[in-house]
Amino acid sequence: MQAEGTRSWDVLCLGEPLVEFSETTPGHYLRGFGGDTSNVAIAVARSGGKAAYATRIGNDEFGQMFVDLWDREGVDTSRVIRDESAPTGHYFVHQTDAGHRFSYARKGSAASLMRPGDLDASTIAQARVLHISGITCAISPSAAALAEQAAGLARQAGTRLSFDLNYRPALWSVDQARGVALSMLSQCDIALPSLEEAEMLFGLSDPEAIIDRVLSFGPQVVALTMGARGVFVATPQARRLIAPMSVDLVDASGAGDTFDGYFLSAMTAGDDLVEAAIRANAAAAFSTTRRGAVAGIPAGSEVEAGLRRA
Ligand SMILES: Nc1ncnc2c1ncn2[C@@H]1O[C@H](COP(=O)(O)OP(=O)(O)OP(=O)(O)O)[C@@H](O)[C@H]1O
Ligand SMILES: O=C(O)C(=O)C[C@H](O)[C@H](O)CO
Repeated sequence: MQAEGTRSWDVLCLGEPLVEFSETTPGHYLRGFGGDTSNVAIAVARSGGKAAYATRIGNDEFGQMFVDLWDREGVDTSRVIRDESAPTGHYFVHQTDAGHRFSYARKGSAASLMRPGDLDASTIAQARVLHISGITCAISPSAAALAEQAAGLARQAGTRLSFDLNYRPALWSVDQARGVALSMLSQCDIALPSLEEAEMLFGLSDPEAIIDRVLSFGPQVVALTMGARGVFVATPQARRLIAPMSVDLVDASGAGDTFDGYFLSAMTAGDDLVEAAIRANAAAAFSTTRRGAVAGIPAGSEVEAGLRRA
């Protein structure tokens, strides 16, 4: 097993990056970047941690934009495969009275061609944490098989597995998602469910009861994100509700990813659970004050300044 001190990255994320077109005024879109696991990698890097990303992207302009973005952000791209046979995906995001809504153009994307073997044991052993989402598993059977293989390799390598379901109804049914979620919850060390997803999976709405249920699958750390109600963090020994920061909401897309990235980064830096959650809760709140998944992710210095003011 790789010694902790010799691991190259704090967090290795696996999934699909998507170019984002966010509607500003009717018919006008701002180009940005999204893709939940890529957002997490960028949040780790902005918070001061070492991040790497694993995916397939097309040999196209959108793929190149991502490589340039990750390079600018300091995210290691040595595990990004350029795939000649398919394009990089994109999506449109519209703000509605019920929150943000995604329309995807990702079917047959390069990332959906990810398959077992794309990540080997020695790559996974270089990371302290491997972060996978339900979206990684939903985009294709071969990507789901890779995620399952990577989770097994992480266990062997002593790399902690982090899982956020990020349920997206456009990608799969609740029953399909439940099967993957329950399997990943029983393998992961850090579970990052949202209140809405936990209600959908378990039919529970009381945060304490949800925490009990999620812990029963075996993770050592649970962070239940609750949108404008803040976050509930727990281990088998302790639990704490972190109140939300008060912010002027513009666009909540990517708030959960910002939380995940800041939380994982702080945990791997040795912060205790509550410190990590307070910092991540603040970062996620600040991310909602700007439009765009990646554009909203605050810099570490902004989070520190905000926490000092609070
Ligand atoms: N309106 C808000 N005010 C303050 N903090 C917020 C608000 N919305 C979100 N947050 C912060 O962001 C975190 C994540 O939000 P949420 O629970 O909506 O995540 P999510 O559903 O996983 O999001 P997504 O998958 O869309 O990125 C919350 O736990 C909280 O810390
Ligand atoms: O929904 C997806 O598949 C995305 O990854 C797009 C967004 O960036 C993501 O949902 C924000 O969490």
